[in-house]
Amino acid sequence: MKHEKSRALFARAQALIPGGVNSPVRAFRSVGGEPFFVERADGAFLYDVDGNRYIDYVGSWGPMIVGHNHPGVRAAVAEAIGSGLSYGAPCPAEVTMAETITRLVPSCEMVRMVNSGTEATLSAVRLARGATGRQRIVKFEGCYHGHGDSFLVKAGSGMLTLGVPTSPGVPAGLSELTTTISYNDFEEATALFDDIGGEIAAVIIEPVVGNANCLPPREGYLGHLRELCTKHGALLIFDEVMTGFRVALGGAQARYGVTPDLTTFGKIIGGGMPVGAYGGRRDLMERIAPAGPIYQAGTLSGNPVAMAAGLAMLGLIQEPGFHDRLEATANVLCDGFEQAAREAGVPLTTNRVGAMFGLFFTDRKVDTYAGATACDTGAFNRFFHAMLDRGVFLAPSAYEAGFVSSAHDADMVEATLSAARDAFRVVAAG
Ligand SMILES: Cc1ncc(COP(=O)(O)O)c(C=O)c1O
Ligand SMILES: NCC(=O)CCC(=O)O
Repeated sequence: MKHEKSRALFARAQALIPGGVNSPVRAFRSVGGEPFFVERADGAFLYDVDGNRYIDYVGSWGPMIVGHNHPGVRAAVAEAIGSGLSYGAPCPAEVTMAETITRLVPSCEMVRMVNSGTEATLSAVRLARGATGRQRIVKFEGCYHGHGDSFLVKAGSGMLTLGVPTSPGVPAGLSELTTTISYNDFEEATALFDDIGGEIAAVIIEPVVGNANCLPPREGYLGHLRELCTKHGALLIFDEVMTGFRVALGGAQARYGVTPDLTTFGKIIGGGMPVGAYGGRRDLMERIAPAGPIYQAGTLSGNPVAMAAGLAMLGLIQEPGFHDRLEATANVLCDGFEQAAREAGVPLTTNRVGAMFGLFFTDRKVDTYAGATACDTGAFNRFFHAMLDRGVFLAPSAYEAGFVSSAHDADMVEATLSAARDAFRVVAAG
């Protein structure tokens, strides 16, 4: 593979953009090497500026659940841009979007559109604080909820990758209001609530953690948090930026049958355009301005082009059997990874939840942050590069979930596994 053009672009980028990237996880810092620059994307493939093609399991970090450049989404965007790009006044597609989200996720009785997952989570927490009159929030070690100040405490994703789980620049007075506990630990949650339950405005959780690899909830864990929150008057916020519309049409709350008070969504509902949303109980959402006093706003929120893209995508994923097919793809892929690793003598276990998956270089089952961070990241990094060299793009960090889309067909999965058989031998060779 040639990489000259990407290298030249990265050199130019590094001179002017911090780290050469507009979001840290793109920089390959933890796996080493340099990122490729994308010229175009189509279906399950990314094509870089040097003419290399990659089967893509990042999917723009989530939104590309129907594959890149889907003709249905593209047509909706093309039609929308013919009518202008932004109005600063309400448009019909915003209403259709609200109707669609509230129908697919019934716990969201009302919804507000924003422009990113970060905006969604920080707005939801402001609402929780405003509604409860309490200040403390509880999050889980290794969960990432965007880069709002309150969340940059023992966070996952790029924070975990770069080994800076708590960011400088967050006022101590604010980070002290964020309490972090261990995901999937029933007793720790109970003990915390017994101790300070009356101070807690909200518990925010990735119901399936996707920012510390891929960690499914233990049986009954989300229900346990639901009970604790209800008992102590705290709100339960599911951050479904990653799991929403992915682990089931109705998200993790549908898959696990647990109803949060508020839910945050992100990129996936924009079909690739910058979008987020938060929604929940009507009595809570009616406290948001201008219906109520808690302020939250956005010049570009409900953007007509983004709404068109998102509605087209949400239409496609409602096809009967859509999520079952994705889950089947993820299963074939992960079974294949495990078998290829076994044949090469490399310890590997996988987690899959619907269209999300995680690879763990260990022979133990992993469903905790401690378990995820105890895996062999050196082995992952070698595997990542061996796969990239063979035209397969996995997230460039051992701590990010992978995604399959409806564009990943059986041939692409087999091509991926063929690459993996070689790549595990590279890992085994050390
Ligand atoms: C679970 C979760 N919440 C929030 C975010 C933040 O979203 P954004 O990057 O769109 O701000 C992300 C990922 O980025 C995420 O994975
Ligand atoms: N799992 C991490 C993300 O989805 C975030 C992507 C980014 O920050 O660029």
